[in-house]
Amino acid sequence: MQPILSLAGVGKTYKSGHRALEAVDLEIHKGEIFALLGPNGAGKTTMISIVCGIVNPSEGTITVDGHDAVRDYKKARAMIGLVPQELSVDMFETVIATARFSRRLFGRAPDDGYIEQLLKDLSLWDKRDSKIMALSGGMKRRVLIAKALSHEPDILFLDEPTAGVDVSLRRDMWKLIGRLRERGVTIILTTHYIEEAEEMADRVGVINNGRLLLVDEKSALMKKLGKREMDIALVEPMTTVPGALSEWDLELVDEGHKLRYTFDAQAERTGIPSLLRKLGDLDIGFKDLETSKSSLEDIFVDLVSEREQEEAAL
Ligand SMILES: Nc1ncnc2c1ncn2[C@@H]1O[C@H](COP(=O)(O)OP(=O)(O)OP(=O)(O)O)[C@@H](O)[C@H]1O
Repeated sequence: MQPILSLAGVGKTYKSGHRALEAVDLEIHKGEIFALLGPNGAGKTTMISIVCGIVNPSEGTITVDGHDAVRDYKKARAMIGLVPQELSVDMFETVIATARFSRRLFGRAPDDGYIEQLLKDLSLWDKRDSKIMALSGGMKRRVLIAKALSHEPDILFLDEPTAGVDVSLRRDMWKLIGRLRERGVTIILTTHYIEEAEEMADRVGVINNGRLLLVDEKSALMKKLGKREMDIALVEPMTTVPGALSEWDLELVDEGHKLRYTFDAQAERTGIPSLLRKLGDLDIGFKDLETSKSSLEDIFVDLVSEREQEEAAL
């Protein structure tokens, strides 16, 4: 299947000399939800801005459904909706006029039915005649989404969609993203909220210091990198892990009341039965066992620190 969006060797050095993006190769499939995960300053906004034609790449090519994003800018851009991080609307305009105007900007014929449904989906219909400056912060965010969707784009970029929004807007946003996906819209969101990627995404890309460190199916990523932990609640607390247990990756937590065993969930043998037998041999009593999986957050932290160590060693 032809990707709906592809980046080949896309890099960016700002005029200041700052290298914000390093030769990114990425293909986005039609209809997927792709989460670009990375800390502040990682290069997420730079990457989105390049695809949306707001920032010029220093090198590389971007193709949107077969259209070159630089040479064939208009056609490429018309397929994309962008919800930016920062407010970019005329404060004196009304909600409905903003949506209608944005639709026209992309050369779409007026469609009041579509705009009405869009504003209703975003709980903005009652506010349609309000000036944007009179709306709450959360409502303003909804207007940004309405504006981005006004021309029925095939690809929607959401730059940190839920940074600083309340729980109800976040839930509404997730629901809306689900509905858009059902309609076949491709969604690319940037976030540093791991739970957002975990909740929504089909694939996750991890970016740090301008480098796309990896791209993988969310489930595969969790599986591949997922470590598991098992907490063993001890009858008697300990001060140190006995030397006889050194072949297992153990640490004491909860002020010595628990032994935490970290193991690779994918390994053929977990080492749990032998560990429990050994505890029995050593007369170490335990009253409870509890296992947990690592979250994307743990994976992300591990990955970034691993790469940093690798880079430091070069
Ligand atoms: N116009 C610019 N000129 C110079 N440097 C810039 C410019 N825009 C961004 N940068 C730098 O490029 C790097 C990447 O910034 P970018 O905004 O892409 O990161 P981000 O991943 O979106 O971060 P955040 O999560 O904080 O939005 C940062 O170090 C930033 O300071």
